[in-house]
Amino acid sequence: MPELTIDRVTKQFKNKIAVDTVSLDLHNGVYGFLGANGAGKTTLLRMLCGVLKPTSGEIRCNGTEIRMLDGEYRCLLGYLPQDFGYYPDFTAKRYLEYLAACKAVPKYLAKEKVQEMLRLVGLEGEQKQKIKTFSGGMIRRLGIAQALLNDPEILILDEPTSGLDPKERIRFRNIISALSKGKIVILSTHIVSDVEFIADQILLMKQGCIVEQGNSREVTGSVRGKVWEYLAEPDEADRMNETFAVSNLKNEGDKVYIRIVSDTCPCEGAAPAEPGLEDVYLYYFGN
Ligand SMILES: Nc1ncnc2c1ncn2[C@@H]1O[C@H](COP(=O)(O)OP(=O)(O)OP(=O)(O)O)[C@@H](O)[C@H]1O
Repeated sequence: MPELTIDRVTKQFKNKIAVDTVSLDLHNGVYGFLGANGAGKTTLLRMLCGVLKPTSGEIRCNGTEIRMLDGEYRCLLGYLPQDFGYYPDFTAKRYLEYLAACKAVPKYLAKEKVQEMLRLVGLEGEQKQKIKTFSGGMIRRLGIAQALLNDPEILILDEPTSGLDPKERIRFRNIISALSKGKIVILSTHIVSDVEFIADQILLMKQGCIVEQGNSREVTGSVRGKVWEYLAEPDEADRMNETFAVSNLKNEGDKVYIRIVSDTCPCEGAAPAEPGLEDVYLYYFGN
């Protein structure tokens, strides 16, 4: 079972610090990096894959720096980048067989492995279709299949659900849950529900730093006492919406139910509410 250590890793592009002194130990399980655009998630994931070199700090796999392990580390790794390359005129089957050869999957295993992956991501029936006829969701599933061809023990998925509809998103979550046993799965997203149900550890990333981490309950607990509910008059609700971070607003009869994330009680009559991960997101990334 691999162990990944991120040891005070920083990445600087000219005068922009994209990842700022991040340290983490990753074992077996699903790690969900949640953050707004530009938080540094992709940069960190690219360093974990070894395609980008840290400006300072080290990433180690079982105690050895990943650059020293080189090919040995790549054999452990499956990677789905944000935009993965494919040949639109290939069929799904041919594309996966081609990639299996690129990843040096032994020939006698490759055909069977490709069929196993097609089954896993629910594309068995479409394997003879050209990829250019696929929907966005089917293409993302094909991307997951290619990342898994070499039985990776470390699976890195960069925004794997971008562009998926809710049904495809649920399907994706189920695939990840099914295959996560005995692996380190690292995924990045800015969609709360992607990590809420499947990540064992949620890591909130902001301006290159991990600002909060823990399981869903622990991360949600970090904003306990900072979420408020209030039934407001419509014009009062408009004013509050401009002043506070509002995570929900809905009409209830002639009043407006308003849910606010704030360090202090926003107004007389507001009652503390049980926080959810959406509230956490708004608390850290609302601005
Ligand atoms: N090659 C690069 N050269 C210069 N700046 C870069 C480069 N790559 C990333 N950055 C900057 O580093 C910061 C972090 O970017 P990164 O793509 O890692 O964030 P992200 O959290 O993955 O966001 P997104 O969800 O939009 O991909 C951003 O400000 C980005 O503009």
